[in-house]
Amino acid sequence: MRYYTDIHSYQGNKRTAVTLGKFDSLHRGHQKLISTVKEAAAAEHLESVVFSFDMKRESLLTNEERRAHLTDQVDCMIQCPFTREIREMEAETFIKEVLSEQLHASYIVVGRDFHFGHGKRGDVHMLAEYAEVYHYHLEILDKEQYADREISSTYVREALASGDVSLAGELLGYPYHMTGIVEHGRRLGRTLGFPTMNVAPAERKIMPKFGVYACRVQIDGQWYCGIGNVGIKPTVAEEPRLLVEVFVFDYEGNAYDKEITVEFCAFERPETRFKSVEELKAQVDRDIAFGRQYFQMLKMDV
Ligand SMILES: Cc1cc2nc3c(=O)[nH]c(=O)nc-3n(C[C@H](O)[C@H](O)[C@H](O)COP(=O)(O)O)c2cc1C
Ligand SMILES: Nc1ncnc2c1ncn2[C@@H]1O[C@H](COP(=O)(O)OP(=O)(O)OP(=O)(O)O)[C@@H](O)[C@H]1O
Repeated sequence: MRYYTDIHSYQGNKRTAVTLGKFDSLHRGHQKLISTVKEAAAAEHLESVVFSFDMKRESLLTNEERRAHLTDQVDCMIQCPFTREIREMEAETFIKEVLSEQLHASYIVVGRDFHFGHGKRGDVHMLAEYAEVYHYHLEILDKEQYADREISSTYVREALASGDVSLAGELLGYPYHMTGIVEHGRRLGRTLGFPTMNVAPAERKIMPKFGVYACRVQIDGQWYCGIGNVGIKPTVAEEPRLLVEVFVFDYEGNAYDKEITVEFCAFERPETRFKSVEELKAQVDRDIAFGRQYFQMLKMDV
């Protein structure tokens, strides 16, 4: 996949099938758009392109994660910073200069509510109006729904904010996850009987509500089950710092400085400030039992 972080550096003379939007989460609705682009590109010998607006704010996928998700799926991805130039560009100019002249779009796929251009004046009606002028086919897709509500990145954010990682996974079509390097902690967990892998989320990566989750963890390409805490560990922390801490079941190796991925599978309870470390330890023992039982129920290795 060719990858650009700016529309001006895009290079390509082939005609393209393009889908556009923020694509913050690559949820099931986004995946439908991307499949449609891929099918059109294959059928009409076009280059498949995902054009995403990089809003430079807290997000569900980091730019690296979004790129990794799409790398084997489309020919080209543009993560276009939502600069003043883009924000203030008239919608008609965007169609002419970006979609037609730059991208050579001959197949455009968007959701029914897609808006673009200065003041969000551009919409599917405007795109349809210019289809003949600029020689492209416009495909407008209905919004994928879940539980009588349209799937959106906003819906996923709300699910995560309430700790409902199971719902987030249903909306996304994949488990919500984070990746980071295992840091050296104070090794208190080890003395309490539950050594943990401590990982700081990437800057601006949205975390689920502070609490305890059954997790799957990928280390050196291998998947393990575990139980993890998202939060600031108020019982023991000297200064609050957001971390994901996972006790990985049946892992014997040394994971310090390794990059691991943590998938959030099920919420157990909110993070709590305990009166003593003994109370914390007793609760973590129950958390571990919850985690093991959860994965046993799913007949996954624990
Ligand atoms: C399953 C699990 C649940 C946890 N729950 C809490 C919690 O509710 N409150 C809290 O302050 N810390 C919680 N922690 C974090 C522990 O306080 C922390 O892992 C332990 O003190 C070790 O810290 P260290 O890695 O800095 O040595 C939890 C950790 C795990 C693995
Ligand atoms: N549920 C859906 N089904 C089909 N297409 C969708 C769905 N949600 C969004 N789209 C389309 O995907 C493209 C990218 O959407 P975008 O990421 O900008 O919005 P969103 O997912 O609704 O997120 P947010 O809640 O942040 O607005 C747009 O063309 C949009 O219309």
